[in-house]
Amino acid sequence: MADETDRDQPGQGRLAHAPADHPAQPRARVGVILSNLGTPDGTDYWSMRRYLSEFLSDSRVIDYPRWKWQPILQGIILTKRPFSSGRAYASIWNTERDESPLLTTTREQTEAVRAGLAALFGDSVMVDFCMRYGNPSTESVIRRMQAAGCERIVFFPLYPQYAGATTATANDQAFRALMKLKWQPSIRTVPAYYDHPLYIDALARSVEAVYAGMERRPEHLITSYHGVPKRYLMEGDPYHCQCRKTSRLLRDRLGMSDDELKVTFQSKFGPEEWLQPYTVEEVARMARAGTRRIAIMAPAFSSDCVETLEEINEEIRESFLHAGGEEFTYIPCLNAGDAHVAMLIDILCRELQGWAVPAAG
Ligand SMILES: C=CC1=C(C)c2cc3[nH]c(cc4nc(cc5[nH]c(cc1n2)c(C)c5CCC(=O)O)C(CCC(=O)O)=C4C)c(C)c3C=C
Ligand SMILES: [Fe+2]
Ligand SMILES: [Fe+2]
Repeated sequence: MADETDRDQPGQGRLAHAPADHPAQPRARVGVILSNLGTPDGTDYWSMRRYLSEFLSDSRVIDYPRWKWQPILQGIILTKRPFSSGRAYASIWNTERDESPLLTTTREQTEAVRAGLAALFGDSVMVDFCMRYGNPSTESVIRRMQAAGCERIVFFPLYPQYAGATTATANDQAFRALMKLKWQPSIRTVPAYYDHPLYIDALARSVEAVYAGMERRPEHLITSYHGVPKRYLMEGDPYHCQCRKTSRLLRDRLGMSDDELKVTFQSKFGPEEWLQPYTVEEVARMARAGTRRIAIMAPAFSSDCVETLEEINEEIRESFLHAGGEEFTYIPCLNAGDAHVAMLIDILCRELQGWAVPAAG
């Protein structure tokens, strides 16, 4: 019976010869997993209900005691919300592939990162993506990587700003998956990158590209972040501070004043106070006060999704125009653009140090 492994040095493994009484061992590789939030399988009631139930049962997202929250969620919220959210998703659905734009874009980002890392490390690095809620699940991807020989995994939650409701729950799910494995891979989780120079530069360039094609510059640029309950900030979640820092760095990089670049928070859910000002109210207030042209971007989202394409570009646009605004310009997320992919690869190269060996030549 084989009693030792010769595949434990990064980049030095080789295909194993498995005797009959021993499980086959593939060559050692390093896995990279891009983790995004999630997505329903369809826009119908049951797909939406399944997705929202998983999402909104996560105590990192909504932290009320289970006994109090589950009856409200299952008995009230999940009778109505799947219909309204289903309509919102239907209005932005990628009908060609029958999937949400978030899924399409996350796949494109993964393919681009895979190609970039293959050029640097050859096939010793395996790249894939998972979703915290819905499919492909975190566990399924970790299991697939382990079966393919990944003894080390770099786990990258695609959230520029850390939040318990996003980064931490993505990591929790990865560690939950590891709990079930006989042979647990080593894991590195990638920290938030809210102040990374390439991230700030990519955001700035996306603004400059849109402004360059405009006849008249917007009076204000709104950076709209997904909100969280204000209580989370008071309890120590750094999300609010990291959002403000991203916007300050972007403002400096673009040479804008405090008045020209504003910070707002969107997507309020439930009766609690969330981070303020609320985007939907702020743009209406600005229009009523005489602002006619705004541009708006969503730096907390690595991909366009229902929260940007529907909430910002439909609901919040309507709020601004209805209150007297005239020109509303939505600046898309970084998505699978070159600058974004280069930034992701730069961060991954840092995190892969000591684990992945550059390919010869
Ligand atoms: C109810 C509590 C929620 C908290 C807290 C929350 C935090 C949070 N979310 C994102 C990023 C995304 N959220 C998305 C959708 C979405 N978010 C909530 C609720 C909370 N989010 C709901 C109910 C939904 C579903 C849509 C809806 O019914 O309104 C998405 C889009 C997913 C997609 O497939 O398009 C993203 C991305 C962040 C960054 C964040 C806190 C920092
Ligand atoms: Fe959300
Ligand atoms: Fe929303």
